[in-house]
Amino acid sequence: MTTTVRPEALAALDAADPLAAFRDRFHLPRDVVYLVGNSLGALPEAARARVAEVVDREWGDGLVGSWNTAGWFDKPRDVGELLAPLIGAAPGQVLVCDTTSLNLYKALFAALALRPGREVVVAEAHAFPTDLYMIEGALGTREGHRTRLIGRDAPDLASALNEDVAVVVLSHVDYRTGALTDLAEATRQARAHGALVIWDLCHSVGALPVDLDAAGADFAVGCTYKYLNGGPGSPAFVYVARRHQEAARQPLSGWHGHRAPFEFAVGYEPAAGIDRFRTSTPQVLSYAPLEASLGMWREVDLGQVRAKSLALTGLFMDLVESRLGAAGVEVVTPRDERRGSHVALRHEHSYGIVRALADRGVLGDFRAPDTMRFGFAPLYLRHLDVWNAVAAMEEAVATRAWERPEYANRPTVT
Ligand SMILES: Cc1ncc(COP(=O)(O)O)c(C=O)c1O
Ligand SMILES: Nc1c(O)cccc1C(=O)C[C@H](N)C(=O)O
Repeated sequence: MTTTVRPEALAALDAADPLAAFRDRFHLPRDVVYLVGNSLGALPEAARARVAEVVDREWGDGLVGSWNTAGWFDKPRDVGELLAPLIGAAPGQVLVCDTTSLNLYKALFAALALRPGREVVVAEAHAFPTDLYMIEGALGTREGHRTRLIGRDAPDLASALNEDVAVVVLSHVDYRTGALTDLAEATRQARAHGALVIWDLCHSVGALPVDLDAAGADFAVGCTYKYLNGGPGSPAFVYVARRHQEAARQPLSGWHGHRAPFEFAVGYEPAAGIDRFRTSTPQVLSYAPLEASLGMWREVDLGQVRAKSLALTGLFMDLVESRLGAAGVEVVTPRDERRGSHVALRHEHSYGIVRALADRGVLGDFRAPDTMRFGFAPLYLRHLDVWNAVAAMEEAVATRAWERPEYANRPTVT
């Protein structure tokens, strides 16, 4: 079937796409097919004006008064409320602040304290490494606590759960393969054993509907610079289910998480509710592009995002298999619907292929040792982009473009 795909048919799909109009709301360099929105989302046009407003009017004219008049102090909470519907969270449970790594650390400490007498943290061997590193750092300070790894040649979640497990840290979408874990089912399994779950939503927020409240989730963290287009280094989010908030204590007890920061009292007393997960001064300028993007996301139907994401990733996998399978390009991402919005391919010359594609205007990325990743952000990509990307890959592979000597040098960030 896939070999009969014609570009004219794909153009017709693009013309009928209910999300098509969003593409014009992004700045996309001419002649570039941008397939790295799963790492750094594209620039929403509205972000420029919002950045200028924050710099010129709020900072330039408003000066220090903007902490009150422009709502700077309340950014973590207010932007958290803008993001909350995208992860199925009722108000009062999401903050946008700090980074994913820091929020994971805070959530982990809080969760461990909610499960005294249990000493095991279950984590995935294939998690994004910062999650494992932060767990290692956090557990290093606690006698007796240890990590039990699951997945990749280790037991799965069900067989790793028992009465010793305090916390389970899971990625909703695997950063490497794009595999999607059933959030509701894994949460249910962990809760049945009395464990708490911390979800890393970095690769699912903005890529598919997420429903934390409905799943009875405990904690979640994630970044906003991928599918949410918040810009490089935009602040991350943390979700704490309301039922845990009163008892939850996080370790980074900075003054913005204090009950009354401007009383300048000597002892730390946590703020009520989710605000106790704040640490210190919000990175005000970094919220600006994210606010503009989240304003746009309020108009987006996540069901349409999911449908288009499955269509684009499915088309890409079909075309790669039919046109490049024989040349040794292997699709790693699950073919059924248990996938997020990026596709991973394997080839012995993956790095060179990614570099050669970039020289042909198709941007993807490489993850050692041999994986190429291509992210399909449904708000600004078209079916025809998929076609063009595969055509460029066919040409690069047919000409063994990876043999160019300049591709032997790798930059620091891949
Ligand atoms: C799954 C996952 N978790 C965490 C991170 C890192 O978070 P940060 O560097 O923003 O703390 C990333 C991406 O960098 C990621 O893909
Ligand atoms: N956060 C990143 C960074 O600080 C530098 C370069 C890339 C990133 C990324 O976001 C990579 C991404 N999380 C990944 O899945 O590989």
